[in-house]
Amino acid sequence: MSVDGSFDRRREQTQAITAANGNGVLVSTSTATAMVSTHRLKLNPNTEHKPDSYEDLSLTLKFNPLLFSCLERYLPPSIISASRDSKAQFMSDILLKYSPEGERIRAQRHKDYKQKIITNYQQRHKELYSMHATNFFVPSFLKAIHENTEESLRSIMAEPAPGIFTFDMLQPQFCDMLLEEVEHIYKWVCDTNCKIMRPNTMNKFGAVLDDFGLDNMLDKLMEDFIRPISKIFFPEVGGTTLDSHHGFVVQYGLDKDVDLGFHVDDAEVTLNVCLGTEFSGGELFFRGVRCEKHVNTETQAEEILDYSHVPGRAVLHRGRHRHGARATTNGKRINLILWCRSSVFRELKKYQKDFSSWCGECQREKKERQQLSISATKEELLKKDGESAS
Ligand SMILES: O=C(O)CCC(=O)C(=O)O
Ligand SMILES: [Fe+2]
Repeated sequence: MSVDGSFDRRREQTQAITAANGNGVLVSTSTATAMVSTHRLKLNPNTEHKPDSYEDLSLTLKFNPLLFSCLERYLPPSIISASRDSKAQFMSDILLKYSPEGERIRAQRHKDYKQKIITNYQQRHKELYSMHATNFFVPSFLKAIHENTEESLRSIMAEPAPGIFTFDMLQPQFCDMLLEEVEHIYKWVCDTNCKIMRPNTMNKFGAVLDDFGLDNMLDKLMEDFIRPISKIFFPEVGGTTLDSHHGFVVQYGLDKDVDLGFHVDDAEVTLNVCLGTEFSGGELFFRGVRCEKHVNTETQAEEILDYSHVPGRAVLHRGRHRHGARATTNGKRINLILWCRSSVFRELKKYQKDFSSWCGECQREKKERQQLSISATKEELLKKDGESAS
């Protein structure tokens, strides 16, 4: 654990998280969503701009043509003077994002996209596509999962900072096989000129494994392995009820993404396992767990952790644990990431305001309130004592 708490560094990272929120990484689980979330209207209209009419497109547009003419004045400068078709496309993407119909269309598009891949992509290692626990995981991990007690799980884990667990998980042969499969995916993408959806808006490289047919295996990984652990270590963020996932690989190197900005994941619990290969740098840095309201608050010294990846070794943390990855300065680093989600937790969260069971800042505020209340009570008692003595 490195304690490097300079205020400037903390502030720099706090600013970075604002940017990450701004570009939609918190909610981007597919490039379809991510692409739309980068489309922005301007806050103030350009009143001098004369909008086009879209009436003649009423049969092809999915929304009222008048809406397009009204929205035009809010288009960013780079789009406002583009062709009418480009403007219509840009505005349709934004409108679709906010309509139930848009949600349905996006889901259908994603289904078609995935179907196209599944039909055409030839798997390299078929054995990866269903769960073969004894071939995938190291014996110590299997034993602890099998025993399924806090004691057995703790015996294979390190907790270098509260709420960050690391443990040996994947067999080297499994890592190699998955790395080869990923290479095979990239080659296929390149050979077929297929435009693939990236895992989220923060990555220019990387691939969504679910889209390539690994979703069933990764679902099993979540249900039979990550959920039992999360049930014990993260019950307050829905660890017991994890019911969906987003599984992908991220790839870093000098000719790839180099680092990853400060962010929180769109997940209740995140599994991050290094697959290889050889690299220097690429440390994960953690800066405390925060709810939405407190995501940009200052880091406390005890929340600072830098972690160096080791192939085969997993890091498990709450999705709301603020983190990022430092530059990979040499070689190539590929990690398997599983964002695990709980729909029950997300539904319940809508009705809550106090997240002191997991948010570091809610906890701090609560303690402060309790201390104030204790001091006030003490003062009151002293006053009463004084009054009765006189
Ligand atoms: O590069 C890493 O190890 C971190 C990746 C990560 O945080 C993410 O993809 O959400
Ligand atoms: Fe992350």
